Amino acid sequence: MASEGLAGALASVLAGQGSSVQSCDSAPAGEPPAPVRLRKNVCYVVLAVFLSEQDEVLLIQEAKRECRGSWYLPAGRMEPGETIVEALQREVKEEAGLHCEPETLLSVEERGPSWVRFVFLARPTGGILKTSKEADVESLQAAWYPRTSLPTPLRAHDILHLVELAAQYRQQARHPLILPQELPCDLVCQRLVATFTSAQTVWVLVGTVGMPHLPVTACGLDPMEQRGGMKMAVLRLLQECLTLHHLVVEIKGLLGLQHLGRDHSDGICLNVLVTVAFRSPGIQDEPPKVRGENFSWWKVMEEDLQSQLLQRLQGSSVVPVNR
Ligand SMILES: CC(C)=CCC/C(C)=C/CC/C(C)=C/CC/C(C)=C/COP(=O)(O)OP(=O)(O)O
Ligand SMILES: [Mg+2]
Repeated sequence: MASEGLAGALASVLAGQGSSVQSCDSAPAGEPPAPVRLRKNVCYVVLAVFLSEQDEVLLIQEAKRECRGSWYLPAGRMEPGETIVEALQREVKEEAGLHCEPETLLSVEERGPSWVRFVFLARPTGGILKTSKEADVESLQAAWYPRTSLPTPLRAHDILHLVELAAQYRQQARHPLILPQELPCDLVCQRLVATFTSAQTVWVLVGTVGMPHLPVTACGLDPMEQRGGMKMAVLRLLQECLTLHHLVVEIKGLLGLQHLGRDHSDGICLNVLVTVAFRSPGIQDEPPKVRGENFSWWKVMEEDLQSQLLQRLQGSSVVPVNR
């Protein structure tokens, strides 16, 4: 029964869906983390990459004093009460004049859990491209440019990497289409699909307090967790049950993203694929010993789940984080 529940939860996360967060298995020491609130203790940014069939990129010319006249991808801060997709559509409309639909999440970048940017590949669905006649506080105009010949000055060069990521995705999609799932969450947290692989067998770490479940780690908003970035919360949870000094932990990327944005539910849950391996070479058939009672390894016996996991691991078929 427990294994059936776990198999369902894992299947749902692998399908990019996930489920609401009931409780956290690891949290920073001290006070429980305060609920996150946009504009108060977190800032989320959305950004869209549009690539036309002619290999052109949609850029906007910034109107803000500090970067006026420079070019950038349509992007901006999310407002309270919006879903991630609504924020993306609003920013694209305000800055470029176009209606759009996101195709897939392309990348998530963070500078600590309080600053998170969601990067989408998107397609226009209507509207009229903003010209310099419609210049306002949101932007001066929008225009399509050949991908290999972008205008200058750019507001920042970080977009070159994002445009490249979009072009690569168009050429060969490394991961399935992934869109945010509208599920409430009070914190910035991560649900781990932490795997240990030997030959063709995969084990997944599970939380055992209550019904067995994929473990969730809460990110703190204090200065130490800010500096450490979101990887710190992953390592904290693993540190609580494994002896890390003889292990190599790699965060492969995202299988999904959960957020609601309504009813003061401004938290996010990133469903993250993680690998745990022994540092020393040699064949280790069994996963590393778990300390304490709160976690254990689950050997994935369901053939379909096992092959999905192996395929996602071998192909790095995940949305990159901070890359
Ligand atoms: C925000 C995160 C996690 C990463 C930023 C990645 C970097 C370093 C970008 C280069 C520098 C840069 C352009 C920083 C601006 C980040 C920011 C606050 C964007 C908000 O978008 P705006 O376009 O300024 O907001 P509005 O459109 O809402 O005015
Ligand atoms: Mg902007």
